[in-house]
Amino acid sequence: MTEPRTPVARLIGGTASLGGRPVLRGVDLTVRPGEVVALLGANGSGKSTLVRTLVGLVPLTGGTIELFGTPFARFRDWSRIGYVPQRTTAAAGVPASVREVVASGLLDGRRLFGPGREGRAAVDAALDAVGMRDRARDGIAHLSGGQQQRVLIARALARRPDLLIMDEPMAGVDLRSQEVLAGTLRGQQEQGRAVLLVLHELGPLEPLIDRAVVLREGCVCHDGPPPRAVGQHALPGHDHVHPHDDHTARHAGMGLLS
Ligand SMILES: Nc1ncnc2c1ncn2[C@@H]1O[C@H](COP(=O)(O)OP(=O)(O)OP(=O)(O)O)[C@@H](O)[C@H]1O
Repeated sequence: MTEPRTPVARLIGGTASLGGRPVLRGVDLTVRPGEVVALLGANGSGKSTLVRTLVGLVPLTGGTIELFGTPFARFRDWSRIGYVPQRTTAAAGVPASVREVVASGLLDGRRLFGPGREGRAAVDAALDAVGMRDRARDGIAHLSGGQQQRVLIARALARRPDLLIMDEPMAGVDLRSQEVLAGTLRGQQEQGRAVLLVLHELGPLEPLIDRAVVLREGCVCHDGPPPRAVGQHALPGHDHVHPHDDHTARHAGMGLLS
């Protein structure tokens, strides 16, 4: 077996609480270079909280995080990570153009790459990747929800992240936006970059997913091949998972199956 490369993100024994209530209860998660990992689980199982701990928005109460092999407290290279939060209507009313929103993804805490040529090229490439170049001058508030989502993905892509984290990017987006998203994942994969995706169901992204981690009540209940949802179990919010048949026997005693 080949020596595994340094993980881009590694959480060991992660615990976190919100409002005094434990939400993550000893979570292990590893994402390696070039991997597309789906984080699945029912509403409230802790998926968003987990990715928010990785980008420093929720503090851990226990456990450790390493990013690109560096302990979280010493990690400074945030330009290597792109984060697309769960969609909100927050973009509405923000008086910024599509181009400005995408360019803000190049802010690294100290300086903006732009308005230099390199920065502009990165913004153009990101807008092309999500099919929004022709809307660059429009106000973000004048876009549909799915289009705003594509702009936020472009914002994260502009920094050419080695790890792209997206929280439910498929929620309420149309077919065209789903295709854009699938193309984004493919592009990241081809460049050997990693993606961590919070999803309710794999849906059309299934062929692109290398591994699925399923949370149940703040604990990992599956980490392996993407589970296959069948029939009514494919309905959003259904928290039963069905590993591929060849893994069924192995996991049958682990409380995975409904
Ligand atoms: N700000 C908060 N204060 C207190 N509790 C919170 C807060 N945010 C989330 N929670 C609780 O933490 C738990 C996990 O929430 P989280 O958003 O991580 O779940 P999720 O798996 O992403 O859910 P969903 O699929 O609905 O987005 C839930 O029980 C939720 O009610």
